[in-house]
Amino acid sequence: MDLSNSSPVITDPVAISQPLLGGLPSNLMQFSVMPGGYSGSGLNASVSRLKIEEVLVSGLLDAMKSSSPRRRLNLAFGQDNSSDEDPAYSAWMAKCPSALASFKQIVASAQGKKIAVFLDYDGTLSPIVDDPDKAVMSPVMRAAVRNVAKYFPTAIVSGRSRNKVFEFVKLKELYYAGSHGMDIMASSANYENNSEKSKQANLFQPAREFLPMIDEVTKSLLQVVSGIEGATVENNKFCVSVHYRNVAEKVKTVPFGLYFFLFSQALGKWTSENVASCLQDWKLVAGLVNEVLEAFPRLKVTNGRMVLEVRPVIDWDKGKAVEFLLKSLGLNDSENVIPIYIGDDRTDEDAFKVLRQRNCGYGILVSQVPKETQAFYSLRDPSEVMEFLNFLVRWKKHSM
Ligand SMILES: O=P(O)(O)OC[C@H]1O[C@H](O[C@H]2O[C@H](CO)[C@@H](O)[C@H](O)[C@H]2O)[C@H](O)[C@@H](O)[C@@H]1O
Repeated sequence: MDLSNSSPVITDPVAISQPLLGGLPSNLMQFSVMPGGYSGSGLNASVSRLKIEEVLVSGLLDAMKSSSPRRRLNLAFGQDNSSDEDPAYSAWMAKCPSALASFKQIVASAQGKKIAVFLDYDGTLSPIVDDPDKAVMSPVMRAAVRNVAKYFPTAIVSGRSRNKVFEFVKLKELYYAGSHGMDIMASSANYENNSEKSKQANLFQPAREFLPMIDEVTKSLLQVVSGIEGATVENNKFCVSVHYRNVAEKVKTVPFGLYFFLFSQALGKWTSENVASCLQDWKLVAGLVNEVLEAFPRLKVTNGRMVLEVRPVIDWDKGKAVEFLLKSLGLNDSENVIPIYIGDDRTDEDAFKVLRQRNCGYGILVSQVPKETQAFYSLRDPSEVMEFLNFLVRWKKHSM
């Protein structure tokens, strides 16, 4: 299948006028931020730039806090098991039931139809760990995914770069969409020894023109967060992650050098009070990322699991990637194809939403805490994801 002539969905002019707002709570979405200044329907035009910066930083900070619940870990899968006794979790489960407990209903609706499986990577196939480079997939999980792919078309849809997620998963028989769906290899045959030309023909990269900009912003982000202990930057090809999992939420003692660095950076823009209030590390990360993005109006920031994700403002996300893959793999017949998408992150909500809107298939959210979601079902952690995948394979074998 030659994808080279597919028209890439590029710049969305409406979205372009709203950089930096992706991760903000909805009450802040009324404000639009323009490259050369600020305007907003809900804001008095005379309000100072400084005030709005404070709003942006604290909005991003709130999003960072709310998306980062700290929970106990269990040894097997790096997840906690405390939700059993939590009444709020039980109430949420009534709305978003376990996909394991509901397995019979799920497969009953798939009788005589084709199931397609879409899997997020981090937090879904591998446990969340402190070091993103160590988020390996266990051999048993790999075997489960390999088996699923024997019976159902299976794709990985990840925020990681496509190459990096392939290095973790290592299964040539799957389809891969990296960079939150902005880098799609729609033919599994391309992980074999095929020519560069045929690989290119099967690639779909709607944000290709942003590559130089992503490299540039990566350099700036690396520079600004280098003074913050624990903060790291990961270039995911068409997007960049700024990790704050290992950053203290609040600074306990402030090294004079850091204070001086901040003050000199902010001189002329922020007052010493603002600098002092920024001496909370998470707030500092949010503030510095926002600062950097001022020079990149065609990039926006969204918030994942203790990560700020900087990406092009284009009308493309994991949901669009799922639609694209269904179409290009000949699975677009919503009467006869049941897509199942399993993911744990806010970016996976775009895919859950698409399945809801198509009124076909199921989103399954992996979560140990109640979350607002467009998913139909839930699983608690990667160990349950593996169990669900094994159930699917067993059911398919028996029904053949
Ligand atoms: O779409 P995904 O495959 O879920 O990728 C989303 C981000 O995942 C990774 O970060 C997350 O997992 C890390 C390893 O467990 C963890 O340390 C980090 O706090 C999480 O946010 C990845 O490193 C990011 O680049 C992805 O954007």
